[in-house]
Amino acid sequence: VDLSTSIAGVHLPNLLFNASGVCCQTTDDLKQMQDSASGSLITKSATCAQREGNPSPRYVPLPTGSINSMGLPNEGYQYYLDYAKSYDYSSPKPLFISLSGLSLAENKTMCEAFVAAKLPCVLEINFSCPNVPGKPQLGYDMEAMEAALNTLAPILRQPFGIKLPPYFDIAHFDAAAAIFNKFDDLAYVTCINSVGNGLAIDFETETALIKPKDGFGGLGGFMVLNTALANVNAFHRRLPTKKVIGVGGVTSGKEVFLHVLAGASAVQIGTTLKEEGPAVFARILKELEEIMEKKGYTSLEDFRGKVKTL
Ligand SMILES: C=Cc1c(C(=O)O)[nH]c(=O)[nH]c1=O
Repeated sequence: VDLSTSIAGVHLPNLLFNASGVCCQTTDDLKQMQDSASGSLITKSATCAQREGNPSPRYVPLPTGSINSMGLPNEGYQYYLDYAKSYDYSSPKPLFISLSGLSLAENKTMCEAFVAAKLPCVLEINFSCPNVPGKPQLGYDMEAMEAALNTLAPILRQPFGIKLPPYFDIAHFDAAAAIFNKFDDLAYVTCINSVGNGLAIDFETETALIKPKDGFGGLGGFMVLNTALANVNAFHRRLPTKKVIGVGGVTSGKEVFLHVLAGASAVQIGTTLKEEGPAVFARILKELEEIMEKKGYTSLEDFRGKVKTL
């Protein structure tokens, strides 16, 4: 079976890679991704300056997923620019770079620096970090999101992507898609980032599980699968000239299959990668192949976006 795919002008030998934030902050993390069976890799969202992030505990696995309030810890964008400059682009795995400036000015600075370097990596702007105290998510402010795209698209002038928060209202899918369809270079959207500001509480100690923000943090893992599938399918239906990367709730080949059925061109793994390690890619690729063989599919195109309705 053929599990390859293409997005933003790059070819992925298979559709799986890491969710930004997991196994991708340092060059050691990224080497693990390079050595894994993934089809690609994306870096931890970068800010202009290096950041320690929030106090720990700031990530906790839960029975049905995870909660995190990392607070955008990263090595600063020059670190990832250096990595992108030294990346071996003859590798079968294309490189994606995630940028999450704390302001439009920061995103502008980082985009200008990457564009000036003229590298074949794909740039993705994160509009959806839920864990920086005092910073609302750009993805929930339609005017600010359009203004950001009006500033950044003319700088990028190459296929790029954006990382979106989950939306929960059809009117928001409609409004967001209307904005995205104005930008031809916006090649794809990645849905979803964590479900913002959940609260995990320990029953015995009656205490929040993570330290930052009174225990409020982004939810991920199996519990967000159905919200992720809805966002993938909503934007697949509304963005006919763009692609969707699906992320959220993948624990096995079955959820990857569902993401592709919903319309995903590639699928990322976050919580399950964090808990299982990079061996997860080989396991899940094998599970997906078995599912496709059982169902009689030989390529992702055979079923991408073909979820039926009643
Ligand atoms: C970039 C910051 C993010 C973070 C974080 O660093 O806290 N956690 C998420 O679940 N999603 C993000 O986008």
